[in-house]
Amino acid sequence: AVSPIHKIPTVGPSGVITSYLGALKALNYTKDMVQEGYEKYYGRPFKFPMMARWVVVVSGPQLIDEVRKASEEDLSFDEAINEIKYILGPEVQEDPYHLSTVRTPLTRNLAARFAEVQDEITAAFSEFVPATDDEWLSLPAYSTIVEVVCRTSNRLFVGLPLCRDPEYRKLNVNFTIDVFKAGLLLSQFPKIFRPIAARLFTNVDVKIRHAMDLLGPMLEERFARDQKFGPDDPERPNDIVSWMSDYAKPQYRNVRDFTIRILAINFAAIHTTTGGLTNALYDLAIHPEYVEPMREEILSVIASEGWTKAGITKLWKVDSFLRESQRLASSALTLTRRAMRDFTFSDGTVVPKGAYVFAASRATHLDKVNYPNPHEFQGFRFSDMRGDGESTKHQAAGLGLDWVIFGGGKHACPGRFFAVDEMKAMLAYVLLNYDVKLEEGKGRPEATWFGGHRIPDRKAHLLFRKRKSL
Ligand code: HEM
Repeated sequence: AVSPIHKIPTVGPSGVITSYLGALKALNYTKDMVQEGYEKYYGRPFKFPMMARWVVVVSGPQLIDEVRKASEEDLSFDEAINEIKYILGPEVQEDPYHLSTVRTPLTRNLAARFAEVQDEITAAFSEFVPATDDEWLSLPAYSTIVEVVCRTSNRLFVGLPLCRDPEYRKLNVNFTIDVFKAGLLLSQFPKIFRPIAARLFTNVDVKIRHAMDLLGPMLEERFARDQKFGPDDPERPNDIVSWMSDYAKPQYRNVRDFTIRILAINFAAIHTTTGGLTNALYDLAIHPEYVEPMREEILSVIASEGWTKAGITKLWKVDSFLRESQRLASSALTLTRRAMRDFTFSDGTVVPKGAYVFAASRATHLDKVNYPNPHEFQGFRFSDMRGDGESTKHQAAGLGLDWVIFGGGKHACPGRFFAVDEMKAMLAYVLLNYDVKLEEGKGRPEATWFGGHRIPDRKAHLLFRKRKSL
């Protein structure tokens, strides 16, 4: 029988799937192919070749809703990224208690831990952006911000002193890239060879053991402490180790498993947040007219709330600026899923078992139906809408059929509230403490694309000058 995949319309160079090299080349055009499919087949699934396989893309609220609501037995997130289980071990998917930890106690404790997060932002910027008020300091934007984000996020995750340990930081900054490379490599092997290929050809196990050496003493001490005083100990630290201990079954309460979960959370957190903030700073540098209104908002909120989580929540303009920056810097695809059995969309399209399914992200965020003048940067687009009586809507950390930066449904990013609060606190810190500009004569740095992934320019510099009047 003919596979139902052939009934789905195709975009991109035809016949390319037959040639591996052709499909690899198509990696450069992913965003353009998705855009083309979006315009031609809006509201209907279409397909294009990626890495020598077909991927199906959906657009429009109806189909995006069907993807986000589909069960794991129909469209699976875990299977779509199943290389992870060969890299980090099957436990992370079999019992993903670390996700519950991020979703619930981590998010709930943001207010209680905010002062420390803020303290780390101050300390990290002082170290990594030591600008003075008489000269511009030129720094590579991405690699500077990634240090600030890694330290700040880990102040919340594992606390002092580990969050400042250069070895621990370097390991976590690089781990995402190690896993990404390993995943790409493993996806080229048939399933049965993946476990052995993971051991033979990737360095991930070495990295895990290194991380166990770094985290081990702290984790051992905490396990012992829990044994002795129990979970109601009033002195028990309020951090990810305690939260994971509350969620993990006994067989997972050991150094190796906790280390892998902490690495996995860092994997999901660091480069995503760094990309978001780097883009926002590029946008700030090319749209200086937003600086003063945001400074005013921040100063007035701090005057009434101080540097608190409640204050951060009130920064509507900063929130809006970040969302607008992320909207224009979206990757091509989101809602990564794989069909576990033939799956039928409401328009009758059948996606065969094994096919990959995505939702168009960038094209959705650049559709004038969703966002008038979609290519224009309007930093206060969302705060203005909230001002019109929709005060709880249009926030950067929200989810929606027209706002899929954090995915959707059961797998929607559990770290999104922290990610947005952290980016807001950092952007506010930069606004109050520095002036920022791009290198003379250069426009907004161009992103590079890897398949559907948009990667901010990693070499571009930003110039910082300490503000005088505070
Ligand atoms: C701007 C920053 C971030 C962006 C854009 C982002 C985006 C995403 C997206 C698109 C997904 C997949 C959702 C889906 O397919 O439905 C995801 C999953 C995830 N994110 Fe984030 N994320 C960010 C920051 C963070 C942070 C700071 C953390 C941790 C504190 C985190 C933890 C996770 C985890 C653990 C998952 C996997 C969820 C699962 O397996 O069900 N993310 N994120």
